Amino acid sequence: MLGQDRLEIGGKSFSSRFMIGTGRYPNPYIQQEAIKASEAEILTFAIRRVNLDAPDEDAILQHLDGMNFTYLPNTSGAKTADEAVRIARLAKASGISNWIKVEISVNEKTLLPDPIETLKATEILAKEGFVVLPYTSDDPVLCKRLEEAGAAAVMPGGAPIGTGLGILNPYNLGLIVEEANVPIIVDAGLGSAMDIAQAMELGASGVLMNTPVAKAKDPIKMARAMKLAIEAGRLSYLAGRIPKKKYATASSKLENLSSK
Ligand SMILES: CC(=O)[C@@H](O)[C@H](O)COP(=O)(O)O
Repeated sequence: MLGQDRLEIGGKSFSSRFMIGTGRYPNPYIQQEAIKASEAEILTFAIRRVNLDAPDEDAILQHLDGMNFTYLPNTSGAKTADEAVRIARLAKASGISNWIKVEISVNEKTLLPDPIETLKATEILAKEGFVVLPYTSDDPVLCKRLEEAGAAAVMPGGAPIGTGLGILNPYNLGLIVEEANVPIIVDAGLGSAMDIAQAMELGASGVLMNTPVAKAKDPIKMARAMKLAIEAGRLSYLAGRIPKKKYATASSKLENLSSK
């Protein structure tokens, strides 16, 4: 039923709307099985964790060999636009990907994205032909500016990375989706299948997550739960929910009950 409903980004078409992170799993076996269970087609990882001299032999990517992914390397660890641009160019030059998740944070406590540096880096990298997916705060104006700067998709955070707090500002996320002409991917801070379904019901085109899967008691089961939540939320969004009302409406007609 969802077969024709595909996610299009940067000239590629995906049947899955799940982007999954590769870090923080208990071991490589569970990482691999969880990623398989997620049926994600887009994989993200920090470039600073990859051996750029021999990306094919890298420990993170090696045991995922044979699985057909689009790689979305990220610039985590960058504190400025210049650093993010340099990291992205290195990843491209080493043949990993010309897709890049711009992730720039200065504040170690919140890891919240720096909006000004993120916009700068997005502008530069989009002009250089990268497929740029910036991780950003959930500000509708900024998300629009990133789209105008050439982002192939925009990725507002639900909450700070790794917190599992869910979508802190559903109102903003609704506005962002309403205004967008590129896919909106909710990235970071999600905790459970409920958060994922909510993001999709608000009209997000997809979800990126790492911690809620990797740190779950059973990451493989959780990866499957998240996949199903994405599909359920997407179907619910497409089907159109009923409007909320203050008072009851009977499910069957009551008019003639008193005369019988
Ligand atoms: C792996 C990655 O890209 C993370 O930085 C991302 O933002 C996911 O956040 P969570 O770990 O909260 O899912």
